Amino acid sequence: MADSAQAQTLVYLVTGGCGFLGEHVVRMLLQQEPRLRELRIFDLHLGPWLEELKTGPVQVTTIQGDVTQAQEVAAAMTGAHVVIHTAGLVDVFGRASPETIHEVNVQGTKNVIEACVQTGTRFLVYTSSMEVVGPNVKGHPFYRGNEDTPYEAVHRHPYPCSKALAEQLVLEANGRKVRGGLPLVTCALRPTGIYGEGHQIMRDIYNQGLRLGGRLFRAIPASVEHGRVYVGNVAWMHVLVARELEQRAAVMGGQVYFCYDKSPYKSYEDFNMEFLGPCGLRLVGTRPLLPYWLLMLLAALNALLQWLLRPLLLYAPLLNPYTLAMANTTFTVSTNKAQRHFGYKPLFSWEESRTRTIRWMQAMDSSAQ
Ligand SMILES: NC(=O)C1=CN([C@@H]2O[C@H](COP(=O)(O)OP(=O)(O)OC[C@H]3O[C@@H](n4cnc5c(N)ncnc54)[C@H](O)[C@@H]3O)[C@@H](O)[C@H]2O)C=CC1
Ligand SMILES: CC(C)[C@@H](O)CC[C@@H](C)[C@H]1CC[C@H]2[C@@H]3[C@H](O)CC4=CC(=O)CC[C@]4(C)[C@H]3CC[C@]12C
Repeated sequence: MADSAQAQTLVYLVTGGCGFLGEHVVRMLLQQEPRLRELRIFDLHLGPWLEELKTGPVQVTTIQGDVTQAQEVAAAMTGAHVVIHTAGLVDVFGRASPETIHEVNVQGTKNVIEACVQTGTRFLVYTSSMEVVGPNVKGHPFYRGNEDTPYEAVHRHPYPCSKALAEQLVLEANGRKVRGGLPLVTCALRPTGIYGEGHQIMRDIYNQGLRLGGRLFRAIPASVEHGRVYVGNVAWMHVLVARELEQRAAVMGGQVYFCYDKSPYKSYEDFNMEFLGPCGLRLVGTRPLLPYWLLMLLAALNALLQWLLRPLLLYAPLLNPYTLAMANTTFTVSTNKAQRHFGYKPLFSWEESRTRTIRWMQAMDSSAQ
């Protein structure tokens, strides 16, 4: 818990505070923000773990709400100094309709911005995504790029389109006058593929490997690099940005920052094996076992099956045309903009990030048995 030496005066609102990233942001705030008086956790689905947070010196207020409902957002925002907006529909598997993705990710973000203006909340940190940049529909690689690297950010999938539009709205809102006449200060953080304790996709891939007798079959060339970042470091960057935004408004306001740490550049599959290997899984093949055209055919068949079965059941496998293209396109960042602008350094080393993730997976495995 935070040191109580400093005056506890601030009220923070975290939307999506029960999600994979949101939970880490909530816990990091309680540990690292000594000025916190009240922490409001706003989410569509509240988790049972929240109760344990209510025993500390910080007032933890849980709010079951929907960011698509403007009045619910405004009510939760009233009196807050800072809002960290992580709530979103993270769907590249066809589970939700394009309309729903847009409603949550874009309209929800509009509601957060308008609630800031209406209630006088001055500091907004938005969880954007690498996908705002790429990989683009043309499959152009983004190799060790930064926030200023030229890149043709062209998207068709509902998820990246919604994240790009939401980010634009957040950045454009920087400087708007909020209730009381002072300017709104906004900032957007762009994580690459987040991993760590609570990562549902990692769980799904692990369970897929167990079903295949402890084996996973390589589908992506090892040479395709995919940027990854540890969830604890992403949470830490959110906390740091929220803390520095007032003092460094002129530098940070309206800016975007990639989230990064020392996680190695590897293919998506090889990176996952850093955690799945110690849990007993094996990646078969030093190069893809199937030709890319066959993988594309299988991905297209999955998409067709999803469409045919939709009236009966939700069929949403990991492999679809979008995820195959994503995994098969190099996208890595190399930047120090966050360090230059607000002194960010990863809180967790690669070794710590790896160890914590492995321990989580092993605990998950033993509890499942
Ligand atoms: N997981 C990843 O690799 C990356 C995630 N991001 C972004 O980080 C943010 C968090 O993502 P994750 O934690 O991975 O997803 P998640 O699905 O685990 O968490 C999202 C949270 O938002 C909540 N939520 C969804 N719709 C809501 C609504 N209408 N009203 C209120 N709450 C709602 C969910 O209940 C959930 O708790 C998202 O904005 C996502 O776009 C960005 C880059 C990478
Ligand atoms: C089936 C195989 C081809 C397998 O390798 C597919 C992996 C696939 C599920 C992931 C590959 C790349 C991931 C995405 C990437 O990390 C960027 C993301 C950013 C976000 O904002 C949300 C998550 C994601 C879209 C992430 C989702 C999983 C992958 C597509």
